[in-house]
Amino acid sequence: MIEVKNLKKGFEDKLVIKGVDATMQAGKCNLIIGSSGSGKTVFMKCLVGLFEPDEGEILYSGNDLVTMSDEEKKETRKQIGMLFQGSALFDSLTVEQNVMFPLDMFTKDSYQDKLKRVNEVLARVNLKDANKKFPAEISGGMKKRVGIARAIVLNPKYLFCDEPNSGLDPQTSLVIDQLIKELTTEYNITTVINTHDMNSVMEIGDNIIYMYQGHKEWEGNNKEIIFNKNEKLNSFIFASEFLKDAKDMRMLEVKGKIDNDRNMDELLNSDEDVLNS
Ligand SMILES: Nc1ncnc2c1ncn2[C@@H]1O[C@H](COP(=O)(O)OP(=O)(O)OP(=O)(O)O)[C@@H](O)[C@H]1O
Repeated sequence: MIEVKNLKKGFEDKLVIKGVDATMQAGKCNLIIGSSGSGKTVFMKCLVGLFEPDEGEILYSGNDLVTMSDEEKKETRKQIGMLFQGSALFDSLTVEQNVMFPLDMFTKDSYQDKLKRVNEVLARVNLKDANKKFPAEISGGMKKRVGIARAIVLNPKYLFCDEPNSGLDPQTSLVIDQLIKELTTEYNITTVINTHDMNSVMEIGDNIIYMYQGHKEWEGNNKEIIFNKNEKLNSFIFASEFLKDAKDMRMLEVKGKIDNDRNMDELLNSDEDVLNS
């Protein structure tokens, strides 16, 4: 679990994160959403220690990252896995070497032990035959899976994913989302995901934090977001007519109002206030 208390971060005279309180739960996918410039990246960079906050606490299992010693920070960082936007693989290294990299950096294990662990995680992300391939030889979805394998190879307690679906088609995005969700539950990882992908929000959003101009404007899960009454959040997530209709359909479905014999358009356009009845 990561607890964030009154986090503030600014640049020169501009406050970007304006006193955020949030709890990232273990074994859950904690999603950070919000429009461009709302502060998601700065918030995440504070959480992983890439930016030092101006004020506030970031408690990793009760231990404040901001005030801990360099030695404690190093230990905490070892427990953090990162999946970067665009996967960030080393082009000159094979898949196997890319995944082995954190083991080379942080362990003194024998080559055989490291290879065993690499093969375990590659099998876990369904990439059994890709060891000797170079990043240029594999698809975007496979690169993401290599990125995930590398992020979990040290058995992290915390996993940070920056836009894990960027550049992927909707079907591959779904596979990657499900993989992240499964690993999160299986290994009880506190997973924090910065995303613009509404599909991910609905599929894997156990805990969703909506940022608006540096504040936490709303927090809830993927069921609650459908029924939320926050105007700012609704104009953000249901920006298109299509999504608004999809929301109405979903609400009807959840409310058990869908009757196969009734025409959906008729139902949505009728004077009957079905959504609020
Ligand atoms: N290193 C920096 N120096 C100065 N200002 C910065 C720095 N990093 C971010 N900002 C400012 O902080 C604000 C929030 O930026 P941030 O990148 O966190 O937004 P975001 O929500 O992640 O946007 P996007 O969805 O486009 O990635 C922006 O106004 C940005 O210009």
